[in-house]
Amino acid sequence: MLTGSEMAVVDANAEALGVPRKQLMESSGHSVARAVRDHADPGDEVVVVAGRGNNGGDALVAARFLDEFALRVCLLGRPETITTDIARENWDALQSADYPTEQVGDSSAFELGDPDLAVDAMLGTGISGALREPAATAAAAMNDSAATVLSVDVPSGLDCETGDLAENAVAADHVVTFHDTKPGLADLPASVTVADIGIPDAAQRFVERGDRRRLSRDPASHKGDNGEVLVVGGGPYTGAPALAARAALRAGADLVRVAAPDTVAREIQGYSENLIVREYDGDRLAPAHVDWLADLAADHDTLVLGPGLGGAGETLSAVESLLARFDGTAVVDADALQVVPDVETEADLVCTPHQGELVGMGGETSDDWRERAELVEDFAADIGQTLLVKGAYDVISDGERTRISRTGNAGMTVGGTGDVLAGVTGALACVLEPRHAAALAAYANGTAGDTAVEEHGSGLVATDLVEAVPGALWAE
Ligand SMILES: NC(=O)C1=CN([C@@H]2O[C@H](COP(=O)(O)OP(=O)(O)OC[C@H]3O[C@@H](n4cnc5c(N)ncnc54)[C@H](O)[C@@H]3O)[C@@H](O)[C@H]2O)[C@@H](O)CC1
Ligand SMILES: [K+]
Repeated sequence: MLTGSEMAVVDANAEALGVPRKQLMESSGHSVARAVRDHADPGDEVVVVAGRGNNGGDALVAARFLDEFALRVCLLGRPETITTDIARENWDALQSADYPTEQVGDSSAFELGDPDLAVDAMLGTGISGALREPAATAAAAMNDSAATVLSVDVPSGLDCETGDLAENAVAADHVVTFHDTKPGLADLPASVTVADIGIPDAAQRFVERGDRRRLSRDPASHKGDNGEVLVVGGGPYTGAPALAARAALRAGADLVRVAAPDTVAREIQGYSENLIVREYDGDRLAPAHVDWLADLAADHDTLVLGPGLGGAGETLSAVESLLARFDGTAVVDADALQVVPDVETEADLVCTPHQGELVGMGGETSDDWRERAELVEDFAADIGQTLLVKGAYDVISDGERTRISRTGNAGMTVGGTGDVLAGVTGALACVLEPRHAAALAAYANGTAGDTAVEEHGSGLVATDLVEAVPGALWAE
């Protein structure tokens, strides 16, 4: 089942894979026409009521397949205000080919007539809330008429995020929906057909550009609304926590703090004035620091745990106690991964091992990415956490749903790129579900690497990735 916004991601991914939306609209329109033929006889009067979005566009395509009926096509609104080029091109085609089209300026101009079948293509997955005019009047006319009502994708007035049906929604007899069913369709007193419109499985399996649509920033948001990340790292190493923290800022987090031993805190701060560094006594993380860290962590949206911490026994037992007291989302990387299989925690973990670390955690891997995907899914289910297993093909799984990210290149085997990935994941997990954050982070980190390799070839370094993260997430 796919919500309207999930459908938009899949649709954009299909486009990224070379199947443009206009082609999908052609398939959709064809399947609408087939459904019309299932419910009407040649010569019957069929009225197509099209809105100005792509839902309307599907029905404008369908009209070209309906020559055997007495057809009328009503557009709700002026053709200049059709919202997409592809829908407008299909409207123009009907004009050129002399189809019987009408434009409805406002609700008083709408006449349904007495058709045998009405096609409701007013609004689809792009809407929420009750129907506005003139769609409201047209819906009431369809509901009052004796016509069979066939809705395109969803009955107009179904909220495709929540599945709620507006009070003034179209009461459909039949629905032909595309690619997958949508929330709310199962509860309707209508027959629902799911039409395959040629979206490749890859549009859902692979993380592609369309996944970036999950990121939206509220223009009215305040400092902190877009995420506060705490990186717990450093001690034996200083670069790793700084890379993770800088990457988190570049991935859109509002505030990023690094908690580090006082022996290295100044050095970490020295890498960037954008970071806030909080220090604790000593030269590495130890159980004595956990009380203080647990309080600090509770004030953050996500925790990035591991970069540069080292694998000393007392550090790992501190990591374990910290996770036991944390109930937000924590990205766990590097040496800290070792504690994951045994830890008792309320937190949602996103673990970012490479294949060697995965095996160290007790998981299995394979050279074949399809097989690896299955093994990672099983292991994620075993530990009840989200895994992002790094490789030429990154595998992301929450134990039930598994995605693959194919971006990146061999230049990225340089040190520090994993810290960048952990930081990006931490930032995205402030605003997205863990599995979506991990998938998009893998995509963005790899894309940043692909940008960096263009300029620097195999001489790329992790800081090049940090600079390229914004382009990977937001550039056109
Ligand atoms: N996602 C996909 O893969 C595909 C989608 N297609 C079609 O595209 C549709 C989605 O198209 P769009 O995103 O253009 O959106 P819609 O066609 O669902 O409608 C969007 C328009 O409705 C207006 N609107 C929003 N809320 C309203 C309300 N409460 N009352 C009245 N008007 C309102 C908006 O201003 C917008 O112009 C799908 O339902 C499907 O029919 C197909 O073309 C094929 C592929
Ligand atoms: K519709």
